[in-house]
Amino acid sequence: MLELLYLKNWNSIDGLGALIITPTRELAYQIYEVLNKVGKHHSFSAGLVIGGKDLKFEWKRIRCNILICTPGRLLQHMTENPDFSVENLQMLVLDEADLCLSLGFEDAMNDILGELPTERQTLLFSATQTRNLENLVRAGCKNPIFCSVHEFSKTVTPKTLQESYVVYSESEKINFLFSFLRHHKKKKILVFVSTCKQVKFIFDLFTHLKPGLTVMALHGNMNQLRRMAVFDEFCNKKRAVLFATNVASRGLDIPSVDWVLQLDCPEDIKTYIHRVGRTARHTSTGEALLVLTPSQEEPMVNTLKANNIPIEKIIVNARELIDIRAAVESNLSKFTGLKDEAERAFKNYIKNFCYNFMKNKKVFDVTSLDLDAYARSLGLTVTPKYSFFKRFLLKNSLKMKNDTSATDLKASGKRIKNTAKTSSLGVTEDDDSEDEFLHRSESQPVKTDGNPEDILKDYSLYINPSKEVLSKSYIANKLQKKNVELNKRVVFDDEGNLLKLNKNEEDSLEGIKPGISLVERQQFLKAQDVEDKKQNTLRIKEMHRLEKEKLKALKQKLKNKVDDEDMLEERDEDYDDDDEDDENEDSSFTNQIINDLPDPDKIYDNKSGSSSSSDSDSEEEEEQFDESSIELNKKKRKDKKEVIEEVAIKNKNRDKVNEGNSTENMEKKTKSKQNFSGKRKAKEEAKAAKKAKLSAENDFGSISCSEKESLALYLLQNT
Ligand SMILES: Nc1ncnc2c1ncn2[C@@H]1O[C@H](COP(=O)(O)OP(=O)(O)OP(=O)(O)O)[C@@H](O)[C@H]1O
Repeated sequence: MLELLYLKNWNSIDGLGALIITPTRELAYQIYEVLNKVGKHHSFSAGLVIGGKDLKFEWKRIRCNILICTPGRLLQHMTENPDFSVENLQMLVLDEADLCLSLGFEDAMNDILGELPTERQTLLFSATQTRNLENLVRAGCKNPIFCSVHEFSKTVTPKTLQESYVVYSESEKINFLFSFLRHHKKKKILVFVSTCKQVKFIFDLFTHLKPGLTVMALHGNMNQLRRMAVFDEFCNKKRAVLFATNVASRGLDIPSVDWVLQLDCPEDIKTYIHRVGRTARHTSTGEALLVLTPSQEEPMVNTLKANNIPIEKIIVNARELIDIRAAVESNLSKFTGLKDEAERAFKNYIKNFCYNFMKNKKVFDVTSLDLDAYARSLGLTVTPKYSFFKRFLLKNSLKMKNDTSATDLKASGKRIKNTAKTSSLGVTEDDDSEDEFLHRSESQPVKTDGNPEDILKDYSLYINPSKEVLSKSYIANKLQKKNVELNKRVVFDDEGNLLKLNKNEEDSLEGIKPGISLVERQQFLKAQDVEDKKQNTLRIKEMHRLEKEKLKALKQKLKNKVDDEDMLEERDEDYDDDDEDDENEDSSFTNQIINDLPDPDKIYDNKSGSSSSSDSDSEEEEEQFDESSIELNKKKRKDKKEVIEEVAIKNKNRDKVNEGNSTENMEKKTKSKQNFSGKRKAKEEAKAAKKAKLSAENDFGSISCSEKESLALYLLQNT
């Protein structure tokens, strides 16, 4: 391209001479960067026009000799920018041409190609370029020449690339990914998944789980500046993992990628070739690992082999697999938003699976999906409701296998057990940890780098093939057998190199006793048991003592009340005697009134109509004399005294008024004296009946009230 323009003496006045179109922004950006390096001694101007950048900024600067762009943004300038002209175009370059001319870009590319001058040179580049005539005609090729660097090679992919695959169900993939990263901490790894949402979720999750190397993400929904920054950062990293969608699968030239891991099966062979092409570039070596589900294994491997792609099954040491489901669940509950991301990742994976099913029903067998198990593996305790999937099944008259999950798990469990016994194929690496993960068949001591709590936590993540519940003592025993050195702090730098602790940091760990002693722990628990029993005995004794004291106090209280009652009875009698003594005094009128008062008991009896029963049972009920009857008696006496006092005051006043009527008073006195004996008798009888009745009726609180009422009525009538 540079040569062509140079030979034609192209300069700034000639305008746009060459147009390079790429399907992704990253690729356009990379080409622009390379062009700046390669063409730095030329005077041609070059421009980069990609989506996600400032349109107005591009508007003014689009008048250049070489333009690198993505289809969408180029079409936007073609239609909106009057300054943009393609009249003099000499060369059109379509990088990843098969993709540019595919369905996804069909409309935009048709419009662009329709605007370009027909007299031009057209170059189409792709690792998977077909000789599809229709596409070549669309691109404006006349008498096309096909050039291929691998035309005579036996395999489609580079010889320096080692390709292998593993088989895991959807629900086991996340465990496998984490385990893989933990065993390849010193490598540069590119992980491909199907959708942006999956990239986002796995990136956020693994940022919390910390697999031991720098975690990065690249997908189409990211801000463009961030996309470029991530791409640059990953290019410059020696050890890191980049989770990406197919946006990073084509054309990108990332230096020294060690592994390309395809966590989700690619939709077609083309995608597979482009993805694995990110490693083993030019003369360097690289490895590619494909994760297939049990239902995908046979059809996908057959297809790959039919397309001259040499791929072998790799066997993973089951003992080295880490079960992170508990950790994923806890992170989902801890971090808000992560659960939503998991749900979105789940839905998008299913949707994408269905989409791929339409293209390749054998590899993407929708009925083999175990949605529940997959949801659990993403940390979702409840499988998200997804009406799209139901509709899809209905529309395609498909039925899910009911027992897929159980059979899958059993099958994978068996596979893990079997594979652990047999030796593995494949990867030859200097890294011990990788060998253990992919090759190891003998048990090795577990390497740890944290405190005992973390180690226990970490160890609990390991898959227990028998699916038994791991007790703490079981784990402790295991750790002891494996000679794990506890409480030894190990620190690594960003590159994974071991750092030496300074003295202060080492001192901070001095007080901690290393190791787990089960004997000591048992002794401690026994001592705790004895102490607990002692405490319990003391507690029961104290409880009994308090109960006794309470009972005693209650009895004493009852006794005191009975005594008080006796005293009051005596006082009543004294009071009556006093009445007798006062006969000679002026208060005789008071006594007369009292004696003339209606008997409240009679009134009460009349009202209640229960006198007969109370009389008959009086003796028995007297024995059951209780607190409430004492209280009632007290109240009654108090009321009576108050009334008497009132009456006495009134009488005194009346006496003063009636001083002159002394004769009449004297007569009354005499009369009262005569009646006294008889009345007293009657009074005593009434008192006894009243007492019996009160005892019998101690449940009724209306006695004193009725008594009061009658007394008050009487007083009102007499005053
Ligand atoms: N002749 C060469 N001498 C040295 N290095 C080269 C040469 N040709 C290519 N390379 C290097 O090989 C790598 C791959 O080159 P390039 O990106 O052009 O391949 P590609 O076929 O376009 O790849 P893709 O199919 O991914 O787009 C680059 O890092 C490039 O620098």
